[in-house]
Amino acid sequence: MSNDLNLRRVRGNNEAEAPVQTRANTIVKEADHATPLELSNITIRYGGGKNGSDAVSVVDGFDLTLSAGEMHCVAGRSGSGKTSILTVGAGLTLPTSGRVLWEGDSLETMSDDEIADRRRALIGYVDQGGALIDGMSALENVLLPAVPDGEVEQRREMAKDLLDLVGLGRRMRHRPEQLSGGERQRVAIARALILGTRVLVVDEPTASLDRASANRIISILKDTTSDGIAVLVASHDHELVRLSDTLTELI
Ligand SMILES: Nc1ncnc2c1ncn2[C@@H]1O[C@H](COP(=O)(O)OP(=O)(O)OP(=O)(O)O)[C@@H](O)[C@H]1O
Repeated sequence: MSNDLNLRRVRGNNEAEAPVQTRANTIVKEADHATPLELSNITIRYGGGKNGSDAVSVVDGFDLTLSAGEMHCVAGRSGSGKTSILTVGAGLTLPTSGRVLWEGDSLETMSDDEIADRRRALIGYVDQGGALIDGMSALENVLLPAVPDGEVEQRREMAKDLLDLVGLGRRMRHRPEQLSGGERQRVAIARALILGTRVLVVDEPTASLDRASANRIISILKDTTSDGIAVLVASHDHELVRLSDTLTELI
């Protein structure tokens, strides 16, 4: 399978660079790197190992240079490889071949521990459905990534700011079962931003939401880009596709 066969660059980012703005009430830092995430000639194949399963070629020759403050959408039918690209970009899985660069540094040169450390500092990942921990409040869920470094108290005000940012400032004591699907998704986005994320990777954030809730999520993602955060999102939501700065359609 060639690059041309399995993906189509539908829209590029040819517009003049917009200035990065930083809102005072959020925790984000100024962009450290102009292109925090780059994927170069990525190939992803599954199977074909000793268990006798047939090899499946999912992605071939995928390239992406994601700039600070840009929202890139990976669109395409179910099974076309959207999640696979997101997990590779987030360093959660390794590509079969090709290079992943975080702030210019190749993951090939990093140990597993280094990848984990760099990921925590750089990338927030929201998986499909944005799973939260039941029995914990929205605020506790947002603070979870700060637990391993003992930074919960340090980050508490930031967590409240982030819940305000996603419109849930008055729901921070609510537990996931007391929130709607769209509200849970917003908590998951706030949680992904708590460590000062530069790249927000979000898988199908509007799937199974009504139009109004979906639009709210989209405007939150757009807001984060105006803070200089780069957003990589997988979706076939036409509104998200329309409002993304750049788009790749997997076919
Ligand atoms: N770990 C794995 N082992 C084998 N095959 C896999 C694995 N992960 C994904 N696949 C296959 O790779 C293809 C792409 O999967 P992926 O989840 O990336 O697609 P997607 O575009 O995100 O789909 P959806 O929109 O349904 O979430 C699918 O055919 C899937 O079955």
